Amino acid sequence: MPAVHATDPTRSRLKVTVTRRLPEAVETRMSELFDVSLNTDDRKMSRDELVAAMRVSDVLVPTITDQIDATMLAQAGDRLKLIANYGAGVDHIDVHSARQRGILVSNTPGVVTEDTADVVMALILGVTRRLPEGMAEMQAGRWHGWSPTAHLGGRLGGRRLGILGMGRIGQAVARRANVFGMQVHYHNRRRLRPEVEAELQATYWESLDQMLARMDIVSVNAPHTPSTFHLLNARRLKLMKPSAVVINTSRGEVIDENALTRMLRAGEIAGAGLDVFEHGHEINPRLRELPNVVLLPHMGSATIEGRIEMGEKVIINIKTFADGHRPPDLVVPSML
Ligand SMILES: O=CC(=O)O
Repeated sequence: MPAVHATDPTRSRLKVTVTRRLPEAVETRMSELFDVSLNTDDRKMSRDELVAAMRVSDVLVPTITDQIDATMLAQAGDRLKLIANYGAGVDHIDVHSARQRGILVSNTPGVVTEDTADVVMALILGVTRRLPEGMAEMQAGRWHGWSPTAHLGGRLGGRRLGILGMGRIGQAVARRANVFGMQVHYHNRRRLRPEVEAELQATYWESLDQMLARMDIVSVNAPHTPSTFHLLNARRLKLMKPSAVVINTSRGEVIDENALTRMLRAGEIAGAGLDVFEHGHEINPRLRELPNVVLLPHMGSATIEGRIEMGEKVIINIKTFADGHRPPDLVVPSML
C-alpha cells in the first residue's frame, strides 16, 4: 500500500477538481473545505481536459462518465494523490495503474444500496406486470375501460428469483423479494454466512449454470470486473427458461447485450428490465423496439438523498486522506 499522503503544508487547502455537476449542497460544502474547481455547465470533460485537470489537482472527483485509463494516469504528473470517485462502481478507473503510481482510489459504497434495490423491484414489476405498456396506452388515450382479459401479466408471488452477485445490493434485493413472496436463490463468489443466508431465506447455488436453468427472474447485481465481463454470455443465456426475465442494474458489460437482444427478439427469453447498457448510453436500437423490455437511463441510485449522501462520502474520503489517514472507502485491486 503506497504511503498515505498528508496535506502538503506549503499548500493551505487541497486542490480538488470535480468533473460533473453535483447537488448544490455538496458543491457548497466542498467549496468551504477545499480549493475546488467545479464543472458548472456539466459538460463531460474530454480526455485531454481530464489529464490537464489531474496535472494541477491533488484530488480528482470523477463519475462513471469519465474513463481514466493507464495512459492518462501516466500523463497525469505527480501531483494527483487521490481519485475520490462519486459512485460505487469503479470499473471506469484503472485501479491497478493508479495504485502502481501511488494514487489512491476511493468510492461511495453503501449509500446506493437501498435505492438501487428499489429500482430492481421496479424493473421486475415493470416487466412482469407490463406497466410501461399500460402507461403508454393511457398517455395515448387508447384505454377504453377495464377488460377481464387485457393487460395480463404474471404474478410475482412464488416466482424464483436468482440473484447474481450477493453483495450489499443483492442482499437488499433479497429482502424486498421475500416481502413480495418470491423464492430467493443466489450465486456469489463466496457463500454467505449461514445466519445471513437464513435471514434472507436464500438458497445458494455454487453453479451459476445450474441456477440460471431454474430461475424465473435473474437479477444481475455483480460489479463489472475482468472476471464478470459477459458473465451472462450467449451460452449461459441459452440455459435460461424461455419464460425467464433478466434484470440488470449493475453494469451493462456483465451481459452480452447483443446475445440478449437476439434472444429477446427470438422469444428465447421472455423479457428484460435494463438500467445499464454495455456501451454506456449507446443502446442497441433493437432493444428499444421490443415491447417485453423495460429500459431506464441508469437511474438506480438517482435519489436526491442518495446523491447527497454520495457527496458526503466523497468529502469524508478526501478529508480523511488530507488528515493523513486511509480514506474509509479505499478501493484496492484485490477487491475487484
Ligand atoms: O451506478 C452507480 C454507481 O456506481 O454508483
